[in-house]
Formats: sequence, structure tokens, C-alpha cells
Amino acid sequence: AWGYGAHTGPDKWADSFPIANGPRQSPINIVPGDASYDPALKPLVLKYDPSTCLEILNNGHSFQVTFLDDIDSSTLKDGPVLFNHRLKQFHFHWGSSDDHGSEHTVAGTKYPAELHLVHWNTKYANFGEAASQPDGLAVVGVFLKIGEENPNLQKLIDEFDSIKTKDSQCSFADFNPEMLLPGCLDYWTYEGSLTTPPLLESVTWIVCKEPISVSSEQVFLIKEPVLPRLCEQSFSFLLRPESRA
Ligand SMILES: NS(=O)(=O)c1ccc(O)c(NC(=O)NCCCCO)c1
Ligand SMILES: [Zn+2]
Repeated sequence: AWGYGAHTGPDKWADSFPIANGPRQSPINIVPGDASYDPALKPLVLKYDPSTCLEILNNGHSFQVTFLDDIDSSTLKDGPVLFNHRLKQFHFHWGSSDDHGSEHTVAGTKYPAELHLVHWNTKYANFGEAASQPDGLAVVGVFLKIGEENPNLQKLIDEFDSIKTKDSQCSFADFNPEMLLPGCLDYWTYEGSLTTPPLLESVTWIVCKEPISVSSEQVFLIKEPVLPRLCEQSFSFLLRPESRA
């Protein structure tokens, strides 16, 4: 299975997912100087309903907060997209230390972590259907930088004791993801892909220019639920026969 270890990491993904060598793969390094202003783009309109928040899941690669998406209650409109999209889940990406971790970079700058809010285009029947279409998904990326402790992120961290193992989940209600957004929703946008297998080229990326602040302890803690999993991976590396050479 794919992962982030020496034998399973991104440079091995093309073996099982040839689209890894496709024309619109994410993440990318965003170079603000190379970006062009498009006056036709509208401001991003995000309307989230905390009552649609369902649960937190540890999927072994990250933890994700999933939302009820059978009606238009948590939506993304306008910005660079032509159709209404529904929020399906949000999750984070991080590194092994504070000096790296984000997937996108800005003029080479790596942030300690990155939040992804995943939405699907309601012109399709559901997330799975939309994920296979070139205009099926819209993911809002928010960079996390080290600064003030974030009380809203803390609400998530406080639930981690119940999702310690891979594929564990716990119910999680009344969380408003709007609380994790920066004050300004100015963004860069480009046509890209899922950043993990299956790497489908169906994502309109909307990366916020303004990061949100979280404390260094909080960045360490968001690794918590998946960390044992990552440790397992590293130990499995040691146990694998070929690694004994
Ligand atoms: N990082 S991303 O581009 O926002 C992104 C958004 C939605 C996704 O579905 C994935 N990838 C995914 O779900 N892979 C299936 C196995 C994951 C663990 O079960 C990645
Ligand atoms: Zn992601």
C-alpha cells in the first residue's frame, strides 16, 4: 500500500498509479510572481453549517473530519468554480518537524502544515462520481504557520484519544470549519489533482494566500493520531527482509 516511507513514498506512487506522471499533478510550488490576476474571478463564497459535521476518522495517512453531504448545507460557490460544490471532508498534511510539512509551497517556502477542505461539484451524483471528472472537485488549501495557539484546532485535538488506531473514528458534532479559515480569502487557483493516491486529476485548487496561526505544540499534536501508524511503518521497514542487507 502507498505511504510516505522509503519504499512506499511519492516517488514510488507511479508504479501503482501511473497518473502520478500526468499533466496536472498536485501539489505544486506556487510562484506569486508568475501568477496572473484574473478580473473575471469572483470572491470565494463558503457557507458552512456546523450541524452537518459528523465524525473524525483516522485513515492511517491523516485524520479527516467528515460532513453530511446529502443536501446543500455546507457549500462552496463562486471563486473560480462555475457550479455549486458540497463540503465532504477536511483533513491536514504535516511533516516530521516544524520546518516542513505543507504540500504546496509558496516561492519555495514550506509551511509546517496544510489544511484541505474537500468539496464536490453537485452537477454529479456524489463524491466518488465527481472525483473521476476533470471539474469534479474543489479543494480549499489553508497554510498553517507557527504562532498563537488556535482554540478551534484545539477542539479537534481534544478528540484524538479516541482515534488512536488506523481506521478508527469517533462522532464529532457542531464544529464549524469556517473557524479554521483565515480572515482574508484571497487565493491562488489552478487545475490540479488529489495529492495522494489515487491522484485523480479532478481538483480545482483554491489556495488561500493568508495562513492561519497554530502553536508549535498543536502542530506536534496533530501528528498524534497518525504518529503510531507512521512509527509502525518505520519499524516494518526494519523488519522487512530486504532491509536486513
Ligand atoms: N489531499 S487532497 O488532494 O485534498 C485529497 C482529497 C480527497 C481525497 O479522497 C484524497 N485522497 C484519498 O482519499 N485517497 C484514498 C485513501 C486515503 C486514505 O483513506 C486526497
Ligand atoms: Zn489533502
